[in-house]
Amino acid sequence: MSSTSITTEFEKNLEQEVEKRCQFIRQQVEQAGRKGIVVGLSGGIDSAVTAALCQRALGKENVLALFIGAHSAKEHEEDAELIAQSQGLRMIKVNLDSVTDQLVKQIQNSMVEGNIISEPLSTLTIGNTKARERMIVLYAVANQLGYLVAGTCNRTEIYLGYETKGGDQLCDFNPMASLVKAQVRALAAYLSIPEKIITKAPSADLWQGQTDEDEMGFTYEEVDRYILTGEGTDEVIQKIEKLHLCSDHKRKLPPVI
Ligand SMILES: Nc1ncnc2c1ncn2[C@@H]1O[C@H](COP(=O)(O)OP(=O)(O)OC[C@H]2O[C@@H]([n+]3cccc(C(=O)O)c3)[C@H](O)[C@@H]2O)[C@@H](O)[C@H]1O
Ligand SMILES: Nc1ncnc2c1ncn2[C@@H]1O[C@H](COP(=O)(O)OP(=O)(O)OP(=O)(O)O)[C@@H](O)[C@H]1O
Ligand SMILES: [Mg+2]
Repeated sequence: MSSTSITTEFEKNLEQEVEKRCQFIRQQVEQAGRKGIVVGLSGGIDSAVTAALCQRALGKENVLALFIGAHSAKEHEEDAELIAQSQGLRMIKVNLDSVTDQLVKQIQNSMVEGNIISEPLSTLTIGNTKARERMIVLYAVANQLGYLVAGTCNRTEIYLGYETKGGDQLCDFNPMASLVKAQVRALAAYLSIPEKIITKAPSADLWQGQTDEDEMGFTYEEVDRYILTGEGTDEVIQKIEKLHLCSDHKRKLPPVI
């Protein structure tokens, strides 16, 4: 079964799928008594679709997109600009290059001086720290403007726990959580997201050259098919279920006593 065929039914109802999500977004903002929405725009497809839905739901004057660079590739910044332009969205840029360097240095030095570690912080630790820095920026802007923070994680990422806890995972509402990646792609085309963004390799951009599929060890097509139909090779299913099990804590509130 191809990824096209697993989204055939979904693709018949794109207008309703968009309308349902726009209603949900309006309801969330109204119920919270907030004035608008901030969304982190990375130059990737998930945030592009999220921003496009928010714009349709509330109007462009009530949505603010932020490109938050933390040693990010210029290509992603240009793609975020392209998306903002194509959707008529306001976008500001926040550069965290030096903040990231400083933060990583302080954490690392304190841990080394305290004899807790002797090696530098890992690429993964630094990458997750960048994702959590972005969360701080989005919430600061939402605080200041009386807005909500839109979540962009899709169903595939949530199933795998492929998100940073307290980073891109943290949001006030999420209009993407029931969509697997192939469905996000279908919605993107319907919402006039530029083709370049739809066909771009998904990347968390937490370190240079990172792509989701390389890191996960299987393709989005494979994991989407497994989530929607239960089908897949034993090897792929094992890998997916391992990630799902290990990330159980990300889909729950923290245990308390
Ligand atoms: N069993 C458990 N019960 C409760 N808490 C548990 C736990 N195991 C770990 N933890 C906690 O969770 C932490 C690990 O979680 P976390 O900090 O998220 O880190 P982790 O899951 O190790 O890494 C995040 C993964 O998501 C990917 N990612 C991140 C951001 C964006 C995107 C993207 O697609 O754009 C992808 C990233 O490339 C990486 O593979 C641990 O340090 C610990 O504090
Ligand atoms: N440079 C950035 N500026 C603003 N927000 C960012 C940036 N990088 C990541 N984010 C936020 O983190 C989220 C998680 O990234 P993720 O890579 O899963 O989504 P994406 O980039 O929108 O799509 P794709 O998965 O196709 O790369 C993004 O959707 C976005 O909201
Ligand atoms: Mg990305």
